[in-house]
Amino acid sequence: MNVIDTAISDVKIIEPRVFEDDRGFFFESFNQEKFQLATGCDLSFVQDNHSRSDLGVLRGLHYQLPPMAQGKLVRCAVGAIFDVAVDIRRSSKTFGSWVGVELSAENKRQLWIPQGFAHGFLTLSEVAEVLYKTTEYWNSNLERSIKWDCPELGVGWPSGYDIRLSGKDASAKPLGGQELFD
Ligand SMILES: Cc1cn([C@H]2C[C@H](O)[C@@H](COP(=O)(O)OP(=O)(O)O[C@H]3O[C@H](C)C(=O)[C@H](O)[C@H]3O)O2)c(=O)[nH]c1=O
Repeated sequence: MNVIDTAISDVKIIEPRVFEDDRGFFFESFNQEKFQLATGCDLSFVQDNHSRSDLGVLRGLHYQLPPMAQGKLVRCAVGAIFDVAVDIRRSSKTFGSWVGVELSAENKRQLWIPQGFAHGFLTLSEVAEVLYKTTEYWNSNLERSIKWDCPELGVGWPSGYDIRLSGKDASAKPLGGQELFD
């Protein structure tokens, strides 16, 4: 497993060791001990999510407030996405900063997004299937959204896509005035 730092110190790119042979490939998509050693995070995951999106679908930017804030370990098993993590911890020196990484079935990269971040992704392929583990259960009462193209954040989403949003995401508000993290 290879861990790559990003512009935000707590957000990490993880590259699993892939074993290829004449049958295809094998890799450990998750190993608790290796994850903890690689990230220094002594935590466990309680939920696995799986979503399928068509080209141009953008899901996000979403987060859950404490006490149900979620850390997420994200990967793309079919197609490709541009995966984004936004630091919404007011006390962080990188508050308001974002990281964007292409995750794909091809590169098998994963993105570790700790609690205190908003998460979203843009679907870059005809179809993308995204699998991610969360450190807390879903709680709709504590779920919040930030507008995907919030001018205060200036996320550099790839251009040239016909963006498709859920009603919830289309009506999301910008960062200012939202309940965030201390
Ligand atoms: C998140 C979630 C949703 N649901 C139900 C609620 C809705 O009836 C349906 C679709 O939910 P939603 O439209 O919120 O799904 P996404 O837009 O993919 O939301 C997710 O997308 C971004 C990128 C995230 O990081 C979050 O995990 C999550 O907010 O699944 C559940 O039953 N359990 C869950 O954990």
